[in-house]
Amino acid sequence: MSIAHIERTQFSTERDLRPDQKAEVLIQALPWLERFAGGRVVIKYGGHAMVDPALQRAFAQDVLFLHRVGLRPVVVHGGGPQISRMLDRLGIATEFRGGLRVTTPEVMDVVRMVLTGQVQRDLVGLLNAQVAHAVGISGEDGGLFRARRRRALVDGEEVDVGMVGDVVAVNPQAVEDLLAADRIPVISTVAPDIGDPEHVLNVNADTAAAALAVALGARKLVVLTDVEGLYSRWPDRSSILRRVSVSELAEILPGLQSGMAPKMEACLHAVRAGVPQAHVIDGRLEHSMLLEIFTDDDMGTMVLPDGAL
Ligand SMILES: Nc1ncnc2c1ncn2[C@@H]1O[C@H](COP(=O)(O)OP(=O)(O)O)[C@@H](O)[C@H]1O
Ligand SMILES: CC(=O)N[C@@H](CCC(=O)OP(=O)(O)O)C(=O)O
Repeated sequence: MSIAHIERTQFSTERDLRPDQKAEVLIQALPWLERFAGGRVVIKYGGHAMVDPALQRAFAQDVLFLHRVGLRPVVVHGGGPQISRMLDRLGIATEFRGGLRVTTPEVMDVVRMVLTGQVQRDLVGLLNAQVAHAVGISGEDGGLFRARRRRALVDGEEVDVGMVGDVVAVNPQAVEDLLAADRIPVISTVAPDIGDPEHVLNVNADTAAAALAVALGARKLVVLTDVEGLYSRWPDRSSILRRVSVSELAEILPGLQSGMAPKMEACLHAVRAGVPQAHVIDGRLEHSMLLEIFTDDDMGTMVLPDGAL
């Protein structure tokens, strides 16, 4: 039995709550609804949290719920596993170095096709199944992102990973326009190369989400992934960190491996640049985003400015 299944089963027992418990859940949500009313929340929806259809539907419900109760959700999606699957089908070898995909021009064509043409289309379709508020755009549209080529850090050494970039400029006007029209923007993280705008770069979705959260003045950055949160002694499950300050995180960061490194780097950047809080939460748990935003429960790992713990 998968973890997702176990957690879903546990969660479904919550439907048997007594009436007073149901009322308690609603009452607990009220101060959070008031606090975040009108606030922008940038949600990074990661490839590994996207693979189960039931979880995808729960995610779509959560985003629509946020929108319906007056928050302004902006979804930035990944798609790493989906890109790898397509490369596999096409017989193109792929590897990651320092958490980043080595991106040749051939791989870049597939990244762009899968992220903007497949993952984003599926997500927009899911969000629009009931009420059509969602609109998909890519980092290439309306000058949203511009990126600069970067290298990866492997064992303290910088290595070339090809057409991979970091977002260095954000023009959020296209997203602002959608928000002003009461839309739910859904963004794929391909970005023109600032040094050579005819070419696009492959940008890690965590870092792009953080850059966008800063540019939009978001109240929160929420990163969904496939673990409960950040573990200080990965993979020791008892070492989950519930709250961490930016200074503490900056100390831990150099020791982090693989996918968690860009995620925590993104949270650190966002909070340092003024986003009041950033969260890494478990996308395998249905409705983890609603629970994080509207209940007093500690979900995942929360990154806060120094002095706010
Ligand atoms: N310290 C850590 N705490 C939690 N997860 C970690 C840690 N170090 C490495 N990981 C790995 O990072 C993975 C999440 O990154 P990634 O697979 O890129 O996620 P996503 O597809 O959601 O972006 C986890 O599944 C886990 O295997
Ligand atoms: C440079 C780099 O590694 N880019 C990622 C972009 C997609 C992404 O970030 O997807 P997840 O959020 O699902 O991991 C990639 O090619 O897989």
